Amino acid sequence: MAVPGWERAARILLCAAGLALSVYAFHVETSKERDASYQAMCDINAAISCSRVFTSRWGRGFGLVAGLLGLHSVFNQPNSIFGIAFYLLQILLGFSNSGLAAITLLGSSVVSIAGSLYLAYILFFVLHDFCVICVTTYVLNFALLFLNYKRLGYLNQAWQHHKAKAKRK
Ligand SMILES: C/C(=C\C[C@@]12O[C@]1(C)C(=O)c1ccccc1C2=O)CCC[C@H](C)CCC[C@H](C)CCCC(C)C
Repeated sequence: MAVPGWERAARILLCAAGLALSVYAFHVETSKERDASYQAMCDINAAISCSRVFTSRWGRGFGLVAGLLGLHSVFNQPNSIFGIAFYLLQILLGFSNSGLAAITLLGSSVVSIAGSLYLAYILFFVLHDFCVICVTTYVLNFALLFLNYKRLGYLNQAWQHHKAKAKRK
């Protein structure tokens, strides 16, 4: 086994948490859009409000898709949809031992870090808000980056081992 068991367990836990938070964010955003008086659990006060963040212009397509591809583009989805796709990809490819899967995992993870830094900037410096769900997903994304970086090392080790064994024969 090239990838240790704790890596798989940690990946499933992190992605399950990410999926749950993304599904919840999607629920809050759509509920608030339907009914402005909807009170979300993560709306603590005016400065700690998640629904204000999710329904802001940066809550869909990262606030970028509408300008690039148009308001009605199929890619102009709530950010939480991108989160769901990302965590599903991280779980599914996590079961593979292939090098290509490991590179795809690390690549998409680096993109998610860029997304997290951008969203954190919008959250703190543009919206002046503190969204507990958002900040938790940034932490999960950094933890996933660590796992995906470690994974390349494990696969490389297994490959070196395999080569050394083939040479001895
Ligand atoms: C719930 C979540 C992030 C929270 C939040 O996005 C929310 C909901 C939002 O509305 C928002 C508004 C304004 C400022 C900050 C925020 C956020 O903080 C999950 C995304 C996680 C991550 C940033 C996903 C990045 C995915 C990449 C684009 C890679 C995709 C690769 C694959 C799909 C192939």
